[in-house]
Amino acid sequence: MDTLLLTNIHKSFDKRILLQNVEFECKVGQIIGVLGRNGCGKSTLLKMIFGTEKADTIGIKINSKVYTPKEIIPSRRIGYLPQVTFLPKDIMVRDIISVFFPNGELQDLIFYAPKVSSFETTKVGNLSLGQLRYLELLLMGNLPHTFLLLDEPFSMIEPLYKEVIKEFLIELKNSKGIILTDHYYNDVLEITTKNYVITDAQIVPILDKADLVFYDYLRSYE
Ligand SMILES: Nc1ncnc2c1ncn2[C@@H]1O[C@H](COP(=O)(O)OP(=O)(O)OP(=O)(O)O)[C@@H](O)[C@H]1O
Repeated sequence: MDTLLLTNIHKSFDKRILLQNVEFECKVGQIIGVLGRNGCGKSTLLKMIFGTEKADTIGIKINSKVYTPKEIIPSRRIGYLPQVTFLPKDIMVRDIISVFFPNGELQDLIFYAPKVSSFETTKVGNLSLGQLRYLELLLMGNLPHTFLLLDEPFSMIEPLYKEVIKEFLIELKNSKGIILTDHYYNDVLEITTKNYVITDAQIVPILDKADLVFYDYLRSYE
């Protein structure tokens, strides 16, 4: 089973230590949730792993192979879904699918995915937020990358598409390892296999919502 091992991650801005000695791993078959209060460094962590934000130090290993952050994008081993959409607005969904996947069989995987037929002739700019996020995830999830970093896949998404996205991610973990971060902790905890919270610049494993209260992310829960 492919394993992404992240070690010795440090990041500071000016005098503020954002992340210190962060270490965790993600295997194919796992969905790892990273929770934490606004500004604790979740997005920065994902960007440092992807190589688009400079870390003070970071160790990245996939199985026995060591990668520098600069090697991550060209290696196509790790994909990254940013918080803000990356698709051009003026293009029709079916055209963007063929841009991503010139191969007909791969195209079909997307065209026949649940719900896609209901918006394939819509322009990207006219999609609902849920349709757009789902499309982005379908495109990324069908690329060959073994690991995916997802920054807020549930934020602002209508309930119907949240469910479709969760089903897709649960299926996807059969072939990939996924690290995701979001404030919609109920949705995160529903699909993750392991969870962490970032607190005081450290990453700490958590088991349940009681731990989230303990680490001051939640005040209370039902
Ligand atoms: N280039 C930078 N220079 C200085 N500070 C920065 C820089 N980039 C990010 N920060 C700060 O680092 C902190 C972490 O930001 P980040 O976006 O990673 O947090 P987050 O946990 O993803 O927050 P949210 O939950 O609000 O998305 C924030 O306080 C942010 O202002």
